[in-house]
Amino acid sequence: MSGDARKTAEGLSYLSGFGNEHASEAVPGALPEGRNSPQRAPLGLYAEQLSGTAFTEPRAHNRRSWLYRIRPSAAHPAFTRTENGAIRTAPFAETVPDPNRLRWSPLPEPPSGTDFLAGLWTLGGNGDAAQRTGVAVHLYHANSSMERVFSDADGELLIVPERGGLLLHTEFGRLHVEPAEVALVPRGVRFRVELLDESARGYVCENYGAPFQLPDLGPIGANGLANARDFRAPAAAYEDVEGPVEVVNKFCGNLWTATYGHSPLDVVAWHGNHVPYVYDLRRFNVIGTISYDHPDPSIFTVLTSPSDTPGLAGVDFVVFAPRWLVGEDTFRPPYFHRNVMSEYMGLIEGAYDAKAEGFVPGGGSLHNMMSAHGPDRETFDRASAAELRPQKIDDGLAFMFETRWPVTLTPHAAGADHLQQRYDDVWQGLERHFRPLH
Ligand SMILES: O=C(O)Cc1cc(O)ccc1O
Ligand SMILES: [Fe+2]
Repeated sequence: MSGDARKTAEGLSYLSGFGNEHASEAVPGALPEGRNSPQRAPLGLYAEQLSGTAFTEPRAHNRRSWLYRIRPSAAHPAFTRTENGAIRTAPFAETVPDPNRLRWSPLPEPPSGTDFLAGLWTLGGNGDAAQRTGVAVHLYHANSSMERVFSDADGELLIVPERGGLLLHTEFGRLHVEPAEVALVPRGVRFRVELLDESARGYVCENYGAPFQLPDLGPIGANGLANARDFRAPAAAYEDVEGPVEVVNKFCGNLWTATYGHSPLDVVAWHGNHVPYVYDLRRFNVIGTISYDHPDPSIFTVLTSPSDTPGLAGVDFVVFAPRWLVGEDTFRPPYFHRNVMSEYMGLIEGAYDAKAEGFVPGGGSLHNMMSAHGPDRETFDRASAAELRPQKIDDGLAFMFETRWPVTLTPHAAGADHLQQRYDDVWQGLERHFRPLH
């Protein structure tokens, strides 16, 4: 089964570039030429626009796509409420915001038959989905492919696999994503997740705010960090399936279901810039000091969701990728700090240079607004004494969702058995070394 799926994944083709005005047709002649909405769309298809930003937003931020499909999306029965499972949505008000440093071990094994949607488990978040501000942090652990189709009206989904390959069947075509890659499904785009391995685990940033974009590069220049050409959108591919298909829609925090008489992944051609994509984090062009001091981690930003205040992100997606450390007379791991932003960190593989142990792949930590954190005692002692030769960090891949507002936990995250009880201890025993000169 997984062998067949892997073969399928290999045959995929992609369109490269971030934010491009892409165009793709699975059947020649399916895309109309010279206009979006001809009197009769080619090949008997229905034309439909899907917007990701208001029609009137500045051109540089405007996102929309035109889809040419077998049936219009409007042809569906009424949605009715269904179970939300462990998915929660902002505003998060079920627990009191917690100033403590918190760390979780990986999610426990789910019951067999758990698909990606049933395996989603919300850790917490901020803002308000109905106001289109803030984020939710989710984890997932699944062991079954989705038969149903899902779409999220509340936000875009940045999927960060930690274990197990995924084949995302989307309205725009198919995307293959493996650990060390990330996939983004825009707001409202329907998709289902096929597992390429026995089980799959990872993280999801649900961004209610402005769509993720590449950060400005300022004095870095015209190239660097995540290069636009390394983002890949799917080539058009469609399902021509008549028969009952369950479609689940997340809307203002609740899941709603309807049984369609056909697959809604029936888009034969499309064009536009509101598209799903994948990005390989190993392509990230890491920039850091070549003289002294540890730069702020904003230098590792892959994608940013801007807010209405310049430079203040609703959320940044940041990656700590393999890199050389060469700083002279420098404490090289992350420094001690208290940050106005709130930091959720996860680990995709290996280890992270600020933590000697306890921060493991599939686990995560939350350092909320102004909480004091940084290297654990063992890391501090080691880095303070290390001989400062050029050193390659190539044993891990960590990431951070860094957000402008504190993250409030769901009750199940605050009370989880896999919440580590003695995380504070990693900073115990940091001895006083102060010796006044006289
Ligand atoms: O480990 C962290 O806390 C993330 C982080 C990394 C870094 O290099 C500098 C600041 C920071 O918050
Ligand atoms: Fe931090």
